[in-house]
Amino acid sequence: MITNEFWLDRWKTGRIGFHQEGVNPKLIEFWPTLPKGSRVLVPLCGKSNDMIWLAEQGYQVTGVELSSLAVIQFLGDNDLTYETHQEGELKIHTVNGLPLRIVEGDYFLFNETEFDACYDRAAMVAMPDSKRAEYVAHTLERLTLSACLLLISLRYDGEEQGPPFSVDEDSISTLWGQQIQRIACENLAQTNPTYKEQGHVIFEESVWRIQP
Ligand SMILES: C[S@@+](CC[C@H](N)C(=O)[O-])C[C@H]1O[C@@H](n2cnc3c(N)ncnc32)[C@H](O)[C@@H]1O
Repeated sequence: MITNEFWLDRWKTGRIGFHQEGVNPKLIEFWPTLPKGSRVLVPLCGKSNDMIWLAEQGYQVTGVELSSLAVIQFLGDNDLTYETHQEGELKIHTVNGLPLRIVEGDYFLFNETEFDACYDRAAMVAMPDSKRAEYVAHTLERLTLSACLLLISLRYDGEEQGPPFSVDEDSISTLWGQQIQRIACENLAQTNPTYKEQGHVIFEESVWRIQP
């Protein structure tokens, strides 16, 4: 069962293979140009450097992450100073010198709205089947009607031992709505031997976008 304790334990024991050192190349390639100061939501953000890139583009970035360890590592690794205040059950860490906040706590308790855009890498696919629809609905509720979304999803063959979970194309449009479009797709099993060694013929990473 994928519970909050599962994730807290992954961070405690350093099993964070999902973390990438650099900025995700798909983010740089496909992120739409939005007005400076647009509010960008990064759900289940881990300690992703993608948030630094987004903040450096001049967006007001809000990441939401359950694990205090992830938050401390993110702020420490990037040499960031910050101020913290409590809002209900959530801790808000506001970074000095960059338009960036990290909200520490359960995403499902995060109720801010009116975000202009959302970046989802390894967030939807971290959600088990039973929680995925709730995750997407909760995310859509956080966004304005004309918000943009950039989503990186995975679909693979063979036995499912998520996270990450495999999500097929049909359920992506069912969950996110008809506006979502696939803009890129790469079978990592063809380009990266690790996936082949794990027995996959298909390990497809797709980039999806909502851009009203
Ligand atoms: C697969 S990782 C992806 C992290 C990040 N998006 C990245 O690309 O590196 C999923 C993250 O979601 C966090 N998480 C899981 N459930 C959560 C929840 N209910 N609220 C907030 N964060 C959560 C986990 O602690 C973990 O850091």
